[in-house]
Amino acid sequence: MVVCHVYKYRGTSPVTMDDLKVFACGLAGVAGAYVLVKALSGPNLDFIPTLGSPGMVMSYRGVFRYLFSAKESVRVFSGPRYTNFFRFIQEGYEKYPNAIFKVPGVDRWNVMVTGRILMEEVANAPESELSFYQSINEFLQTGYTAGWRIERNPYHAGVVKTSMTRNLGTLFPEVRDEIIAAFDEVLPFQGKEWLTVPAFDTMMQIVCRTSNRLFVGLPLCRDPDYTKLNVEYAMDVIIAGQLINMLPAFFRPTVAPLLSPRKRILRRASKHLTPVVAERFAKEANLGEKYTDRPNDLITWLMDAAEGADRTVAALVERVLFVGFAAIRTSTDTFTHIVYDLAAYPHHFQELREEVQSVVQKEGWTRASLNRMYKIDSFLSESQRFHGIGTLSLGRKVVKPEGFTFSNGVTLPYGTYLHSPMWSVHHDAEIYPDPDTFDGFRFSKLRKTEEVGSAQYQVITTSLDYLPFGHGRHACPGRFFAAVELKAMLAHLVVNYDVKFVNDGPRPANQYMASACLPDSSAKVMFRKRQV
Ligand code: HEM
Repeated sequence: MVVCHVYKYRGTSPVTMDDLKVFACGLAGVAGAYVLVKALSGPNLDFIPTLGSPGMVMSYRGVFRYLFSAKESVRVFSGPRYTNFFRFIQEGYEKYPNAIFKVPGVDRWNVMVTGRILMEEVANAPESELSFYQSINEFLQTGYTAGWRIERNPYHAGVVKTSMTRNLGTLFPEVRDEIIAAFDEVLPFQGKEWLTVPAFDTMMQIVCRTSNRLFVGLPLCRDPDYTKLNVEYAMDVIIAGQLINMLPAFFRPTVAPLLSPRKRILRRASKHLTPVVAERFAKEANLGEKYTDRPNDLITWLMDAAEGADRTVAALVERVLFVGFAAIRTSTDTFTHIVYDLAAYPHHFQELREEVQSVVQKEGWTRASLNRMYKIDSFLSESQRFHGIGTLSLGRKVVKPEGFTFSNGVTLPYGTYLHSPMWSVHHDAEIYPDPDTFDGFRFSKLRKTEEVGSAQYQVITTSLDYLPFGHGRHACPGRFFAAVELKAMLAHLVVNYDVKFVNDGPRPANQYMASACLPDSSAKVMFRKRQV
């Protein structure tokens, strides 16, 4: 028998593999029992058709199979249909059009709402009936992981939607300047050689710097430690949120702060941000009306909107970081997908280049000229349709005490978590002909005329058929900035570089984790200066 080099806590006898097995079984039993109790204490959803296995416990067996076979099934090449979770959702979408069905999650049911009528009702429901915030705050455990002030008052969403969007035209030269500087720095070419770089890390640098140019300005947006912590923060919040969610509610106040990255990240971020924010408060106090040269960036916009306890140096540091959380990882994943798509479908290159060159020749690099780049816009839309960075959209929790009743008469009880199956909508042949073919110009072809251009098919226009940014009351307020940033980066890339996979290999497989669809973060791509 194998004897481990570990000793039982009382002293003499070594711990054997059998002991460890017993311990592991005990731990698994406790965890299983907890998950089961949690699931059974949720709302009664027996009346909703189930995909997966029929009964709750059987369904959980399905979930465990999904988890344990994760290695083979989570990394797939040709779409999420091959993982159990996605297979259930896709089967449900085909079997229950314009209806409601459920699939098992790890510790609760995921209710799926399909069809335009019911989805519209979700998108437009008031926060007091279907809550976006309770759904997202429970998923992220925002209070513990990012701060209670953020959970209590998400005023930053309004700031992003109004002040940031209003300033995109004025600040475009800065965005463009940062894109050029970041590309030049992360792709240091010598001659005409191909340069091999890790795709995700490289795109992350570019996105992080460009976003932060607008959020905190120069020189902080270029600080390697600050950009690194922005990215780590996003991942840490998501992981800690999941761990905290697994704790029984009564344990959370004591254990959650130990799992949360909040204090650690704030300490690190404060070194960079506190002096910047504090200086602005000091100038405001000293100069009053005469403080006219305030920087035009996120910090200032937040200072203008914040009130009471939200208007302190510490509160603003926390808030700036949280906006970065919403912005940077989402845009990095999206841009990495785009780069993979450019390399995987290189026949788009020539037309994209011609479009950018022709528009820039006439109008230069401005926000308005970006709006004239229909093919660039379309390529971004198609990449988000084809992969997206998630497979579900419109996440909500029923918070109306008597439940939420749909127009088809179905009432979802208080406490139900629901979504719409975005991947299935985006791959529905009745909505998108030939949906499993990547056509980078799918959306530009749909825009009616070159002169007028239908707003309906622009990447920023959300609809029940196009959900990467959600839809309705809580549609992403940062999508206007994200579109400007991503389109400007894509346009810069196509006119200045060639890109391909190492050894001309295939597009690296996406990584499907729960409902996320992540681009492979370890793959490498090759760039070279465009050969004219
Ligand atoms: C490609 C990049 C992005 C994607 C795919 C994305 C996606 C989303 C989605 C799906 C939602 C939820 C919508 C719903 O459920 O109806 C959302 C919300 C949000 N996003 Fe984005 N987002 C992106 C970039 C950004 C950026 C750059 C910012 C900030 C500058 C931002 C700030 C926010 C905020 C603050 C919310 C919460 C909205 C609310 O409180 O009502 N996002 N985003």
